[in-house]
Amino acid sequence: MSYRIDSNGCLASVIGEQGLAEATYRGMLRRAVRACEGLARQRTSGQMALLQVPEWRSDLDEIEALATRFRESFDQIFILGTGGSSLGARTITRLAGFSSKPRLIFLENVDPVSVSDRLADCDPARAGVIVISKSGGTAETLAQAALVLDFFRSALDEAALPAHFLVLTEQRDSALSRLAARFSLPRTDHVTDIGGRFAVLTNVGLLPARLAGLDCAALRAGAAEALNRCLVSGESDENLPAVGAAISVGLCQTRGISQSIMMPYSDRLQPFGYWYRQIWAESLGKEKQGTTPINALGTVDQHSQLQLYLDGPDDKLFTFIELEENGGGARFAEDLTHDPDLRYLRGHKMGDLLRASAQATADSLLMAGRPVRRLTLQRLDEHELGSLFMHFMLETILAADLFGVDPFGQPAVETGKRLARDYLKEV
Ligand SMILES: O=P(O)(O)OC[C@H]1O[C@H](O)[C@H](O)[C@@H](O)[C@@H]1O
Repeated sequence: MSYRIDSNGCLASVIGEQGLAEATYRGMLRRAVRACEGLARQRTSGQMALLQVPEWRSDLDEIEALATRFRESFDQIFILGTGGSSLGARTITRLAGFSSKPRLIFLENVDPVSVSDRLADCDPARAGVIVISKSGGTAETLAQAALVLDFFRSALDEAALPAHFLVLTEQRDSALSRLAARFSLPRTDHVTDIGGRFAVLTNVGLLPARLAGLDCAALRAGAAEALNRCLVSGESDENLPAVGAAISVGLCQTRGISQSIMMPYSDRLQPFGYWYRQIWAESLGKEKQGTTPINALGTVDQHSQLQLYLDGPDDKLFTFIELEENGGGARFAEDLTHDPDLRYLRGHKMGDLLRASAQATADSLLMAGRPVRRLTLQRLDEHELGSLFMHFMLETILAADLFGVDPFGQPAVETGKRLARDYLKEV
């Protein structure tokens, strides 16, 4: 197993009164482990599809065939969707860097300016479109689909649309299903019994991953490893998702730590913070429970947020994600480090500064008595990212158990969605 987490910086024995008391931590951990035992039973009985996904292989052939067709036919591929239908895929595909071919363009918002800018830059003959929505009823995704479909219809023959579009949605009647049927657009199914924000390891995340040329089996293998370790580790500190849930909920309930800052020190993991924000917020923010997830990026946000983190309200848990490979990169040219105020860079690489900055920031927070945990990945690849996704899905589900809320569903969001539709009807 390659990722590890040092959570000692969350304990009262290390940081003082804002840390978690050992007895509280152990009590919470015991409860989280009981919840793990429940998950193990659900995995054995096949009751929770999410826990089976890491072992799935039979769907990979279809993903491969769809991805190959799109990769061979197009230079640009638009991926339409929002929330769980976009954030996981955006996170995974960032692994392939910014210049992967074909170019993947995620349309998440309904800002007319960005949508028309994106379309102005597109040759429809060389572009494909994948519309993703679990429910098939999200207004933003439907609006994007309508606009993009109209654009392609005007530029190409309507009969050409099925060759350019693919719809990924649940197999049931919905506005998106009907749109697909009307234009004979090919479709593939969104798994029914896995919630959108937990679907990153299904075709929702893996089809875009293959479009970016990434290894889907490795993503699942990493997830399987994290899951297995969680389910067999019992009360040991090696049960990282249980430890994480115990610390987050324990700090919230006994120390008033109501915000959770997720701060990767890696540009490639920046979208991960957005994926985490959704899963933590929508799964736990119920019945007045939960903590507020906030994403940040090291080192960039040290220069905009750190004053608050160190000296503002003492209500935050910090999770740093660091890569062992962070010490890499280009070495600074010797003659450019002669200035006395730059001598500290002499002989070093760019990654040394990244690593030293993470260490220094974590130490400053600890010295200020702020709870910090440090997650380290040996390297950043599909396997490690798969583990990271599974870790935080499990940590979220276990935290929900400790908070006493149901991690699945987002009942409160539905009111706003309904109101938005009503307001449009009135215009
Ligand atoms: O995939 P969809 O059904 O289009 O849903 C996309 C998103 O819509 C909502 O607003 C929900 O709060 C999210 O949990 C969901 O991921």
